[in-house]
Amino acid sequence: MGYAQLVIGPAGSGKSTYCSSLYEHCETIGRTMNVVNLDPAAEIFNYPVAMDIRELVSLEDVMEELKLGPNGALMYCMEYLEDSLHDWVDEELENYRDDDYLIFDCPGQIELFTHVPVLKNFVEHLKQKNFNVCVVYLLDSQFITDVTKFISGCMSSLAAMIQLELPHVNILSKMDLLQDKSNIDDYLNPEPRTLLAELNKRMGPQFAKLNKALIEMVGEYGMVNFIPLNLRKERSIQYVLSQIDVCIQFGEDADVKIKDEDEDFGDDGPDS
Ligand SMILES: Nc1nc2c(ncn2[C@@H]2O[C@H](COP(=O)(O)OP(=O)(O)OP(=O)(O)O)[C@@H](O)[C@H]2O)c(=O)[nH]1
Repeated sequence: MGYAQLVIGPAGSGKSTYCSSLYEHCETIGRTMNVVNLDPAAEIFNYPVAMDIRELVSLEDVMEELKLGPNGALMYCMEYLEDSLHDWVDEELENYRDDDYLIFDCPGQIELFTHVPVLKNFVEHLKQKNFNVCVVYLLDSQFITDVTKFISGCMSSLAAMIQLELPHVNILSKMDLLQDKSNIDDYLNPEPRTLLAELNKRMGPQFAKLNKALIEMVGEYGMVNFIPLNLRKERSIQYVLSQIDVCIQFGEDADVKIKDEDEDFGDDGPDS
């Protein structure tokens, strides 16, 4: 059994930084992580790249040869990846076997995890290869400074949950940049009534019904809860990793230890 995280989220939400920080954290604690680059446009890496889509296809080449713009070329690259599941991907995965842990750093184009089936087929393939996979969805903490942005972030996370049908961990990234943490709890475990009141304040009365329906959906799914992540705090990284480990059932023996660690957080919470 292998283990994998599919790291997704809007452009600039901090996916690559999360991957490199997690890699460094694991180095420190003596755990092996293998970070895979699935972004054909990526150029600079702060982690050793275990598998790199650019060895298969690069955005620059596609744009030049097929005369496509950056978005069209990205979709072409990702579909090329999908067509290569049984050759290039399988050959690369041959290097990883039982108990290996892969983190897939994905591109930020939201269509990839909302309606285009490429990532869905990619994770299905990983599952067939005996990987336990979970989605790690990153949302920039700046989104919670504005309720409308927060709801739109929730909706795109929900779309990914529905499309990918995988265990799903939502993370509020860049917590070190959040100045005012006073109303953070309203967003980490959203109380539907508070969110609705905020939303109604921001939008005209003609949107009241729509707002209600949106908030009911967020509440009904109950899954759109976020874990704050402050990469400047090892403790915060450790907590996020332990939650993901539980999600993908990483290490039977580790289970007991993780539970102990959770209890240790007490009122202090995982972050801030
Ligand atoms: N202060 C702070 N900055 C961060 C953090 N995470 C990411 N950043 C910054 O946010 C910017 C975007 O981060 P990336 O990790 O490249 O984001 P990404 O989601 O991989 O971006 P795309 O690949 O373009 O979708 C960079 O300038 C990072 O240095 C964080 O936790 N704290």
